[in-house]
Amino acid sequence: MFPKRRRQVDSLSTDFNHGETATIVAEGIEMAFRSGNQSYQVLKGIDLAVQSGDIQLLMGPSGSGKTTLLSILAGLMKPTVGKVYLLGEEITRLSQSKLTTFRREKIGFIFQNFNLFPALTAAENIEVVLNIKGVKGVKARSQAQGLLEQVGLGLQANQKPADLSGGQKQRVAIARALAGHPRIIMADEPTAALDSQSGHKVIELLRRLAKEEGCTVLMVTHDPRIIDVADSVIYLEDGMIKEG
Ligand SMILES: Nc1ncnc2c1ncn2[C@@H]1O[C@H](COP(=O)(O)OP(=O)(O)OP(=O)(O)O)[C@@H](O)[C@H]1O
Repeated sequence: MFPKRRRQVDSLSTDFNHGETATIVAEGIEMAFRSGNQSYQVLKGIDLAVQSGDIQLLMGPSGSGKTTLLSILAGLMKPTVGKVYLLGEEITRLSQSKLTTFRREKIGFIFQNFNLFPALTAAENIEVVLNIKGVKGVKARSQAQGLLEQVGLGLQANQKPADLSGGQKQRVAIARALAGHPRIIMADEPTAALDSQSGHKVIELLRRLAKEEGCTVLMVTHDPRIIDVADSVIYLEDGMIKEG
């Protein structure tokens, strides 16, 4: 069904000095949620590797565990069992504060519902993130403007989210995710709320980021159009990677 190749964890090394350059590696990920005295196993042993500069899709039916897996790979949630390496660092071993710093420096996030601050302009939405990353004042302003130009929104810098279309809002969110040059972009259904034309622009932008900027993009999606630009697709079913 999915013509893309799928790489398995046994074909790589997490050692960045030896050939393979997997940016994201997961080994034996299991996740169980507790409800009262019941335990519900959402992920049942996930191994995967995403190479540097690749666009990797996570697809599968609703409830199959895609968002849970993305959250674990992004270090937003600790797995019950298993290890996650990002850029060679085992993030499942990091303290909360080191993990927060790591995420801030290395990962840009894009969500389905944009998550922009409604009271701030497009440029200010990006400046806030740059400020957190230590870039302030005029420098932050000019970087925010540059990022907006990169996503084709140079003229919308002073507009607030309410004055932007869905596609424009998502491009602001992408510009914000790029603030500080993260090596990894994690996106959860970035085109789900967009019409077909805006969705296309966002997909093209993500493709360009991966291929021209060398970002590694991991994306949960139901959008079949994105398969065309993906390097690899993992299909989850009932908490497991569906085989061939
Ligand atoms: N914090 C949580 N506590 C308890 N159960 C959870 C929690 N988060 C997710 N789940 C359950 O885990 C299962 C997988 O959820 P998840 O959101 O990862 O699936 P998904 O494949 O992303 O689904 P969708 O495509 O609908 O977004 C679901 O049954 C969900 O109810």
